[in-house]
Amino acid sequence: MDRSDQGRVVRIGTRSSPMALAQVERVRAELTALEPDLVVEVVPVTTSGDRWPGSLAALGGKGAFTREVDQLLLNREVDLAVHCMKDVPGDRPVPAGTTFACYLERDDVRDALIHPGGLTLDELPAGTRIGTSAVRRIAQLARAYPHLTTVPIRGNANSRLAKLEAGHADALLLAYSGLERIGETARATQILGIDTMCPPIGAGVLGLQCREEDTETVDLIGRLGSTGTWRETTAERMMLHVLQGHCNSPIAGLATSRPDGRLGLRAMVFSLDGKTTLEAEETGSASDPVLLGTSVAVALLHQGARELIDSTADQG
Ligand SMILES: NCc1[nH]cc(CCC(=O)O)c1CC(=O)O
Repeated sequence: MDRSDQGRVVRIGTRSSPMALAQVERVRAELTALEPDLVVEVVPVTTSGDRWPGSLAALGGKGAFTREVDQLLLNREVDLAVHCMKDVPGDRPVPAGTTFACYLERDDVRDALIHPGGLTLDELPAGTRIGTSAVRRIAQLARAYPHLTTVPIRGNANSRLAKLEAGHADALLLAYSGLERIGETARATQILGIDTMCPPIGAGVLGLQCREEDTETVDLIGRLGSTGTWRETTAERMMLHVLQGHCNSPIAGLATSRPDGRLGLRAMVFSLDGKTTLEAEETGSASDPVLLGTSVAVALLHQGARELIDSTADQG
């Protein structure tokens, strides 16, 4: 971490989308609340995932949204990278020498329906085209609303809203937390319950990644973050790691910090057509989220999750 005559300087690497830049402003606010003299510099980068209009699988998966930001960190061009944890691959380790030093307090984990006519999912007529490329959303829509159609749509949330207006789809599914970050919650016509649309692993969680040897930055951002979110994200990501879920895996799951102090984890694996759903739900000690994530993954594997995940690898 550098210093200027005003004080310590923290350089933050991020994607350059409006949502990502809004996320960094939250980090800036939380850091300067800790250290008012801290100078925060933002280094935006457009990732291959932002540029590529096609399927993420062709780019090697979700790493397409994180690779270039990670490189800024590894090149020591930034001190800190901010990632949406739902975009951080679960089937490969974080780049050697880096660590997620904290997860900020979790935002809303639910998906929202955006329909210009204000209809809910139950009211949409057969054949309505819902814009999403997320296999998790496609599978759950096929399961509960087989009369609705999905059409692929890529790009950041703002560009998807523009594509909706341009008629590329009749409705959209977007993360409500994403709409909150870009100030577009008024566009949501329905917030879907987690029983209708189970969230992705790491939904609503912002992870702050830095170089392990940069103990000054590790210590600083370690003062942010939420223990509950760390436990929930750790359980979810361990489950994803054991399943070796890839970007095209129709895997959903949510860990919850329960009132009794224990940690709950519910996870699902779907066939793309939604006709097969595997589900496991367990509770465990909040002090051992790794064990809980592993146990739920094993329960899913016993139900045939490996074969189901591998069968979807080249679809979607
Ligand atoms: N790559 C899509 C993506 N990655 C992170 C978010 C924001 C929501 C979150 O942080 O979970 C979104 C938008 C969406 O899914 O609608």
